[in-house]
Amino acid sequence: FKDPRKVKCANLFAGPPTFPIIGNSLLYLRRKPEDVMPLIQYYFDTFGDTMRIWVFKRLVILTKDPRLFEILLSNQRQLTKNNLYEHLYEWLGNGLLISTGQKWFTRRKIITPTFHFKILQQFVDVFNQQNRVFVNKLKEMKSVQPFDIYGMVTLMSLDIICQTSMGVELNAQITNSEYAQTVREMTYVITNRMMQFWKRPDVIFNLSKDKVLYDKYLEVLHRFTRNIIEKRREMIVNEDIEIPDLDDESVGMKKRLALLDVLLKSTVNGQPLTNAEIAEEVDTFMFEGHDTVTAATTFTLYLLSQHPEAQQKVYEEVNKIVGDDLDVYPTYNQLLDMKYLECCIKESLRLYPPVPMIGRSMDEDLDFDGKIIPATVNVNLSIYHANRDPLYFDDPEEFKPERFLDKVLKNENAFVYVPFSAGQRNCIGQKFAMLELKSTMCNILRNFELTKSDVELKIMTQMTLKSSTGVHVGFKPRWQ
Ligand code: HEM
Repeated sequence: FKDPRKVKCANLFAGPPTFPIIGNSLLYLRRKPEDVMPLIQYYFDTFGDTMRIWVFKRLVILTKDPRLFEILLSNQRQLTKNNLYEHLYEWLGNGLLISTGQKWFTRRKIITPTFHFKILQQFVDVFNQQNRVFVNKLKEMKSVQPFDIYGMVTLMSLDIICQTSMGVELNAQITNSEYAQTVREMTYVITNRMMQFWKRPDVIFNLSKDKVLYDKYLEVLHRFTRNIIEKRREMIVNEDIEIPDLDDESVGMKKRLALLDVLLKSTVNGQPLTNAEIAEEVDTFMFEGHDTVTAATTFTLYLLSQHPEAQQKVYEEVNKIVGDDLDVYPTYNQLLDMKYLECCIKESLRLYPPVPMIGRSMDEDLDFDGKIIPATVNVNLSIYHANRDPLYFDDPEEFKPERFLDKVLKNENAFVYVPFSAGQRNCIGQKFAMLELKSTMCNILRNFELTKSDVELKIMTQMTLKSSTGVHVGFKPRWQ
């Protein structure tokens, strides 16, 4: 039975009509993945910016109201993730994305310095190296016909996160990667389980065909990350690699410092991290660090291919900054200077935020506009829908990078635009991601003009934002 207090509180929020016992559990039944975002938009238009949904006796508050984003994301005591993440637990463990309380706090403290700008500066060499492999592959293809770039970009993002954060060269762009393919299949199975409510309880899921696939995928994903850890341990011993301290003057100047090295070296209360603790962070960063960036890269390339004027402006900007010698690659400071490119990436993250929705479980009661959202209730914050609200963005469906040029956003509330979330649980990799995106766009655009495809995007959520039709872009060599 539903908790009577929650029913009383929920009744103050509008929401779709509920059925006895199951509530709104049929919401996504027989919906195609690409129908979900428009459906939620329809509900927001009908029931307001903050509405309620019942899934059996579980109350979910769904919001796109930046005022509620601000209250939740800036509250120091509101750290706990909700059931959106529960089916990721076996895969990613209790790593930084999912953990809460003291454990999260201690880990965040250990990991934060590995994203210091001194260390990011060193990663630019890796971005350039992997971008070069990507560009060379495109050159070898000798085709200007648009194609779905998702697979190729995934391999590049994977090579980059593995080499920078784990200190291991994967060469996935050359040899392909079972891990990349399996991530795609695993996110599909997990998303299906979330949408088909009857598959959510373990007793039912364990009897389904999906469970067989799930176990197979889990084994592949975990084997891959355990191998990476083993490989790095061996490298440290065999190549006599000295892991510098973070406050070592030479870190960033001469020595690279990988996140994995810091995990291998760290102690909590005098004890080193266990293998399982290290593995959950490696699983978390391998996934978060490549899947999100892949989405952002593909959508930005797509948008620039569809908007030749913006593309030309980016091309002129990067050429002015780096010059036209293609053997010369952008430096850290040059990437920081690419302001118009940054606006294009920000606008792409607005229209197609790679993490379209985040969730919290209320750690305590909250009074919002005179309505109580009780403790333990799940709140889902739709970044995707907030980003397309005409109240805060002129022509919200249009690609207009200039809106980020002079902070001309209509509303002063910083929480209207939070593709990397905000507050203490914001994205730890956001500066890394922005730098990687700039490097990739710069290196591709200097070599190729992006050409338009007629295949339209069909947006869907499969953990991160994707297009069910793929993301099609053409690459016309500039030297022909
Ligand atoms: C464009 C690329 C990216 C986007 C849009 C993005 C977005 C986000 C968002 C919205 C969150 C908050 C999730 C939540 O509250 O549940 C988050 C958290 C996180 N991101 Fe990213 N991310 C990106 C790239 C990266 C990269 C490159 C890394 C790693 C190198 C990374 C690692 C993480 C981690 C570990 C967390 C959890 C942080 C914590 O709770 O303390 N992300 N990201």
